[in-house]
Amino acid sequence: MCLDNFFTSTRSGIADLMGHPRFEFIRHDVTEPFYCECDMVYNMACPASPVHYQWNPIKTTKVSVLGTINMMGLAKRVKARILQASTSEIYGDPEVTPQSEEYWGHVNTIGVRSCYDEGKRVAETLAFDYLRSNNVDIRVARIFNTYGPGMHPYDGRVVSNFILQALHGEDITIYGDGSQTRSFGYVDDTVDGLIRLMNQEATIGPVNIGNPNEFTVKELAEMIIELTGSKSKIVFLPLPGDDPKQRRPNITRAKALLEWEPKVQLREGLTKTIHYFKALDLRKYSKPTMHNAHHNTMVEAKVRKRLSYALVPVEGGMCVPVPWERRLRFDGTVHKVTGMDHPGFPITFIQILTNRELLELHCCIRGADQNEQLDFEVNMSLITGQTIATLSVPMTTLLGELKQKVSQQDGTNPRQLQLLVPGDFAQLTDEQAVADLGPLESKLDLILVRNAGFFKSEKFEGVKEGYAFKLGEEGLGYYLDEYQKDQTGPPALRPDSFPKPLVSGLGPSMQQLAKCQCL
Ligand SMILES: O=c1ccn([C@@H]2O[C@H](COP(=O)(O)OP(=O)(O)O[C@H]3OC[C@@H](O)[C@H](O)[C@H]3O)[C@@H](O)[C@H]2O)c(=O)[nH]1
Repeated sequence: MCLDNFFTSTRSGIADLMGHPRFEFIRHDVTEPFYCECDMVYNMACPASPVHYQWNPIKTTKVSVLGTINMMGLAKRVKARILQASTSEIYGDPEVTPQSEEYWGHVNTIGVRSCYDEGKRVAETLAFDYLRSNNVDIRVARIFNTYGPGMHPYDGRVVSNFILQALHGEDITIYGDGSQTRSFGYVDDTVDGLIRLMNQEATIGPVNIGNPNEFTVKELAEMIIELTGSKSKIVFLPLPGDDPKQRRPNITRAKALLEWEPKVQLREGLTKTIHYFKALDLRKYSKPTMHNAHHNTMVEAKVRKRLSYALVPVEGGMCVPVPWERRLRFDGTVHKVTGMDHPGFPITFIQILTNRELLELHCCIRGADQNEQLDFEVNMSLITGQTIATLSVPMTTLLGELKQKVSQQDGTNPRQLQLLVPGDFAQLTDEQAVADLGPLESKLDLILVRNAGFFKSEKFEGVKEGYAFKLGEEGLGYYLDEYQKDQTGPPALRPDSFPKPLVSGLGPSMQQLAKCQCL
């Protein structure tokens, strides 16, 4: 019997088991109680990738605390043996290496990773208290970084990130200088270790399940580039908050008591994983979260500002910010733009109906609660038909500027500030725009910004909605058509999967949009 709420997984992960007569799937969230008859429980529930577990940190803690209570309660009622999946993260940013089970760890209780680290520590505590108080037959495994076929392509952890980046020729994003270490365990070895722990009487744990061969993140990146034959280059981004500097398991206990040690070393495991990712149809997957969790630190907020995005001019007189590598996708005609606000909740939806497909920009504005100096960020999900691509588009300076202006003018709550007043961006000087766009792509972006209301064209290339072909101040080309500005096009559609807005109609009018240079 398999329970999952599919928060970070997909049905395809269990597709091959679905028809099996002894396999049963139940969609369930472990934070709710569950009743069934069973002999053994593997409680593996919890998002494990930092970007996923930091997405909704309170829920993450609930999964480890309430989920473990519910599963321990189940094991207690039916007298089942229960294996609790713990993690190397309970050692925090360890001061000793390798980490043996006797080490109590070095964990920040109030950091961005604490929801996972502390949640899993409490889960261990609960397991041992259920043993002491109710004689529940527990096993506790501390799993170190696991990877391998079956991973979600948008898992967000380092192995899948690097492999996908390498396969697509994108920059390999190393956080920090890449000198931090991890010890990567191949999925088959991890599963074997867990099953052995469950099916033996010598120890209840905790037992480290991991591969003691330690690699720096930079070494990992280089190995993946080599194995994929990729031309990707490595870029360095700042380290997310509380990122452990070293991690390596001491597996003496597992060797002695479970007769277990990993068989698949990194090179072999990566080769199999690359093969798996190559064969995957990425169109069937979307990001479970926006992967913006790493922005939670001030350092991170400043870093992301430097990520490149393109302001892609779309017909209708405006630009849509899209990540650099996706800039060619958005060349449709914009018929209608609506913005919607959730009062008291810093989320805004901007909906753009194009002549090709619906693009929905799901903008999440994160402000600084305690420190107003922290910049704002905008994260966007673009939904195009079935495909959901999630983007993280930092527009910190633009929004910072805007925030200042608006609060000076009418004292509006800066949290409500978003792309609804795009006209203000036009007031930025070119230099400011360039400063915000980063050094590399700035030239082209600047051209895009400048050209938002005009497309140079030597000859008439057909009717372009919203534009008139003429000789004007900028030369021959397509200029914004003053007479077509009021056309709003067909009503925007809203996918059912999106939360319903509480208030609508806050979006910019076509007149406003026509004036603006970028969204
Ligand atoms: O794109 C990336 C992603 C990650 N990294 C770095 O690579 C290292 C590993 O990061 P991951 O996100 O894969 O995972 P972490 O080791 O931080 O956390 C993991 O630890 C063990 C498990 O229990 C969990 O799966 C998870 O919390 C970190 O130093 C991280 O900063 C990059 O350099 N680039």
